[in-house]
Amino acid sequence: MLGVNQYGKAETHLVRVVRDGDVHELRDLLVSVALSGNLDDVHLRGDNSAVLATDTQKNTVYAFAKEHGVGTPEEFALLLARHFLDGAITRARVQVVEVGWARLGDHAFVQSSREQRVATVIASGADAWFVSGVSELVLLKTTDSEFHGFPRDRYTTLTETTDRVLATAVSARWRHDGSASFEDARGALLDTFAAHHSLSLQQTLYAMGSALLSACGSVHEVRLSMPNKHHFVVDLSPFGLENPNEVFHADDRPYGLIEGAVVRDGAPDPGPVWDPYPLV
Ligand SMILES: O=c1[nH]c(=O)c2[nH]c(=O)[nH]c2[nH]1
Repeated sequence: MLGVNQYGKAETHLVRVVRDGDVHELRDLLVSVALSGNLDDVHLRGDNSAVLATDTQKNTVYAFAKEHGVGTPEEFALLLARHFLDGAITRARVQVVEVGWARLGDHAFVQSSREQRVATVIASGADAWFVSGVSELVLLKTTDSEFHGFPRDRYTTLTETTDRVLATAVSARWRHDGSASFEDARGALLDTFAAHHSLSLQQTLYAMGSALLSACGSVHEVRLSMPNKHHFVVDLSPFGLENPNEVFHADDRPYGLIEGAVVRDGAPDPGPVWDPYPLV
């Protein structure tokens, strides 16, 4: 028999320009739609009468950007998700991934960061679930990071350190009731990474997640995925040079991958957000 299924247009790449004379605003979004409901007939009998074509979904994304503007990613996702709830479709999931462009002039921009803002909204009946987050938020600190006290066995070569470079590319997802301030949540992650004296990336992850929950009362849970982007001190002794933590080899792989969730006491069940809600 037919099991769970969903369908929709993924990664519609929408660029919206808002013009105020010569001064323009730019938004750059990838919008992914996933619809589910009573879709047995299309799968089992080839009856398309309940299938809103993914091509129509794409057109709706572009048309809504013109008619309503984009607003916050969460607002745009909710608007679209509610629109797609119709007839056989009982659940609509819309994910918006935004990259930021920094202004170079009145109508010129530079994409200065890989960072993405991510908003996922699921609408079903009158209910809505929100998961907001960031990906590729690249952070580095040049001190205030230690790693020691770990067990040693015959395969251990890592030296203990009380002063190392700590670097990561944060992916974070927090579930909330739709009212959490993105700026407050992101700010809590950044401030804590900068201020926290780290004994491990795991400890820093927990501190960042806890700070986000403290900063945003409506967030029930935050999930973090943080690669440890290793920076190794280069041995310059063959050249008669000392290297007191000044020259590093930044290795891209393999990397430690530190992942975890911080959950508020008494947080409600996550409902359907678990399904589109991977750790990474
Ligand atoms: O913060 C760290 N956590 C680890 O689990 C680990 N493992 C490792 O080799 N280096 C590090 N650093």
